[in-house]
Amino acid sequence: MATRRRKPPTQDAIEHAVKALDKTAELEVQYINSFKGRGVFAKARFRKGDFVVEYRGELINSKESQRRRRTYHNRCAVFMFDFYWREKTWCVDAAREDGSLGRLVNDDHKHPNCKMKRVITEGKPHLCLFALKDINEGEEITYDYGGTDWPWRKQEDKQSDATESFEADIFRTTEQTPQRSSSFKTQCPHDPEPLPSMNKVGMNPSLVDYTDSDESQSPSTNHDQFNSSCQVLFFFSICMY
Ligand SMILES: C[S@@+](CC[C@H](N)C(=O)[O-])C[C@H]1O[C@@H](n2cnc3c(N)ncnc32)[C@H](O)[C@@H]1O
Repeated sequence: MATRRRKPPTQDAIEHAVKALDKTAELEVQYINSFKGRGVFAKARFRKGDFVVEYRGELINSKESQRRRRTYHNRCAVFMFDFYWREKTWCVDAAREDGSLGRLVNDDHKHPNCKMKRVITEGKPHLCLFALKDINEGEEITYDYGGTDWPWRKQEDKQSDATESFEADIFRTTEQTPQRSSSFKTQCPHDPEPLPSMNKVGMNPSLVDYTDSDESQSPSTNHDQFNSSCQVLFFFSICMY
């Protein structure tokens, strides 16, 4: 029996990016817990190298990104993904709850199953997640947000130190996590009033450019050669309570 040829991952990413489409037959959102909130899970198997999902949002320049950071509450600013491209800083602002899946993918700096890469099409960069390994049905989609001092990572470290007290610790930390702070005033894209600015956490994982003409290249194969030349600054703003 003839096997169907797999679409080149970059081409797959470009097709989804251009149409602003998610793989809703293969991915779903699930509520995990009050600490992590929602996450994105595989409903089907992905193979290593596959395009999984785009981190979709509004592409804005650095000046506009800084302006928004001054007004957004942390629970929204955490959805701003800043990166370098063509010697400038750009930002994909995914703060708006638009139903897209990429914005809901959680961080895993120890065992991520995806990696964020730039895909360039029609002269614009798109931030796309590609599978670092085979991903089975039911697995949570994750990538390394970069940086070192995300508050939830400290909590995870505590978990491995003291497993028995984990539930209590989660509850206490949950109270301090920006998105859990329902009693705070919030400034998000749809909110009317400005709020004070938040702390920033700088991160700089490398992203890789793939363009319309790179379709034959697997994202995982030419990653290293691009790493040295494509340094990308990725930082979300978060609040440290
Ligand atoms: C880009 S959002 C991801 C979607 C988010 N979980 C939600 O429900 O909206 C980033 C936020 O998710 C949470 N988060 C991401 N990765 C996490 C992790 N590994 N552990 C706990 N919380 C995490 C943090 O609250 C963070 O501010």
